[in-house]
Amino acid sequence: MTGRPEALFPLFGTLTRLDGVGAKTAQVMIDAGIAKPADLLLTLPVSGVDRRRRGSIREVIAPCIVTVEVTIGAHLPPKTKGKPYRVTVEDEQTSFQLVFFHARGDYLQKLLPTGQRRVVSGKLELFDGIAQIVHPDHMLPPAEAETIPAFEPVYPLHAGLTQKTMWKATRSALALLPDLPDWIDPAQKAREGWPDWAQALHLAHNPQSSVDLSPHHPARARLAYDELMAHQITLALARITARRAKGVASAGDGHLQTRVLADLPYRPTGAQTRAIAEIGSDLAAPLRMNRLLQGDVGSGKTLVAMMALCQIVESGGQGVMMAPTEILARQHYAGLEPLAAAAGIRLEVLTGRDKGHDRATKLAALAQGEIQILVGTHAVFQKDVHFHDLRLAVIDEQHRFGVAQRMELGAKGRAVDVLVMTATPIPRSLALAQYGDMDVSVLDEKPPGRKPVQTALVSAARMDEIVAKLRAAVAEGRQAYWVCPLVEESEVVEMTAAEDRFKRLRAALGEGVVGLVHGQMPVAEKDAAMARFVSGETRVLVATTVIEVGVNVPNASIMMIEGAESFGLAQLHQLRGRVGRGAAASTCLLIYQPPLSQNGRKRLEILRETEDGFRISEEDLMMRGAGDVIGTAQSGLPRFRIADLERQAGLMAVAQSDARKLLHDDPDLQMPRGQAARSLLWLLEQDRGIRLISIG
Ligand SMILES: Nc1ncnc2c1ncn2[C@@H]1O[C@H](COP(=O)(O)OP(=O)(O)OP(=O)(O)O)[C@@H](O)[C@H]1O
Repeated sequence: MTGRPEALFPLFGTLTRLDGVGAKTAQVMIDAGIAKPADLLLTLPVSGVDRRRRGSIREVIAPCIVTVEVTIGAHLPPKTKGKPYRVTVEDEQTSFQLVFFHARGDYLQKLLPTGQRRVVSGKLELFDGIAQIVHPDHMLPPAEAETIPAFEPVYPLHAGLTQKTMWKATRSALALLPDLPDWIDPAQKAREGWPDWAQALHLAHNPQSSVDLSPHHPARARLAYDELMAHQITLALARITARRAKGVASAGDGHLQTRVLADLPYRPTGAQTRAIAEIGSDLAAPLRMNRLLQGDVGSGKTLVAMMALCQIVESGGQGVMMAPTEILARQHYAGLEPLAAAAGIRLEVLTGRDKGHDRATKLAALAQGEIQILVGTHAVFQKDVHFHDLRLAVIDEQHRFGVAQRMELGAKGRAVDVLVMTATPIPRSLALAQYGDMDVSVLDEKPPGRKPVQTALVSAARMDEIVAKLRAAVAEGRQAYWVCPLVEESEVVEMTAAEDRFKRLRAALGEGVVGLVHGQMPVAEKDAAMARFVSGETRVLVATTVIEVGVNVPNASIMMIEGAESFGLAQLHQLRGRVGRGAAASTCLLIYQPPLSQNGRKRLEILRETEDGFRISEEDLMMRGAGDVIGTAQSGLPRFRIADLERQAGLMAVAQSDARKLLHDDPDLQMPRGQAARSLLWLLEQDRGIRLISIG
């Protein structure tokens, strides 16, 4: 049932069966990620060349691609070595030259016999006042020139491949296309005016003008939708599989939650209350929860997590909260501790630092069920850590976990409810791509009374002034972060810059006033430097972006970001979110290295205009592209071949609801449309999804 449908076999065959593809070319294609005819078909042209036939080169303005029929004139071999071979040709109105470097005369004589007619196409240029085409792309007798398309698609190229090879191979791959039943809902297809799948591929590979290359062209939109749909079906299958696993319902009776709420010096926001209710009903259901809590910086995720943990404890279960770093684990612990105390819950922290007797005692208490909530790093999931009755795992900042890893976690089958928290607001289309297998709760409202952070742009050329202001602020008892420029390629360079800035600020502000943390430091040293800043011993903390995520020092009210132009907007927003948490008015200084491009200035100004993380991330996506917004490599965000998450953002949401509906009506993909969807999964290599069907 889960084998690959026979109709698809030709598309999964070897590349060498395609025109113009020998063993060598096939290997080059494989190295470029094109392993089979299907991959070739999914590699769409990125642009096109106008090769409409002209009467004369006079009809165009050089430099530009031109296609004309000519009569071959005189051959002019090079007089001195190193000069090119020239062939004079004549079109309807004028003459020009074809130019060849390192060419053999006898070969060219044969190819372009004087007096014969040829259709030539290539880039026309003026050189010393003479019109010429260097190495034309096409030179064919008029009878064969029909093969030159009026608009020639241009494929993304890898070393060793030529447009001609790609063109020819793609044509013969198109000839292999089977006629498949459609996986798209017929009503939707009709509404959008989308062609059939095979027809869409034909159209996409044979654009007639640049309009046909637009992501909004029906053929392209359909193919993008197919890709998103395949991905969403896999996510939906993962969601179903993950949810199936739980047995215990943890309804709770609310008595611990009431104690926590009664002890709060504030009232939960509407968004917090909503999220708490959504999570609460998931926990109370017998299906496993797989939910994302998305909340902007400082939106109060800790309370929401605590309320969920309380509900679990009320039902007699245990909960765990996991953070990516030691610092953050301890900080979560510090944040949860007063709430747990109010409820009378026993909360402990466990990290890699716990060793020997302490660790053994904690593990024993955990296994007994005496510790009700455990906070820690990934150490909490080590082999020797046994819970008495673990029911909820709260995982903070899981950007570094992709869908695949989450699915593996699910497959391992600890039937615990999972709540993933992220402080990075990401645009909806990206959230769907990355977390489409999860349900989502959003904290889109900040606690009242937060003072806006004054944000300003200033040139690094005014460094002396900046440092003088910082000195004055420190004298007033304020604390400041100083974030050093982001150097993507090298943590070492980044560290050197941070050390350098540290020394300069220390010289300017005095011994003992400035601290330093960076990613290359041993954990203990980093923790110690953080602790000195938290306690107020040091007033200025020079840091690389290690502080980006989650650090909470209420007294810090100044954020200096050096090389602000090197950061993503969402990242700057996160960094700025580190201040503005206390009573004092806060400042964020975005220090840029002049000259700042117009676009660069526009980006940074968005931060000055708004503190709404979602708006900032949408703008960021528009300006930079999906991969950059969250860093594709570590994000687990799938790489789409056709779909463009910026320009086709709307399709993602439709694909998700369509995929969920398809599986709701036909969970095992048995019905005709479901069967068709299996082909889609095969075609788009969502084999993971296919395996999940077989589990079901
Ligand atoms: N409803 C509320 N009203 C007032 N203050 C609140 C409210 N909810 C939370 N807070 C306070 O806001 C601060 C930030 O909350 P919390 O640390 O939970 O934010 P967060 O969402 O985890 O943000 P980040 O990801 O930036 O750490 C805390 O000091 C918390 O006590």
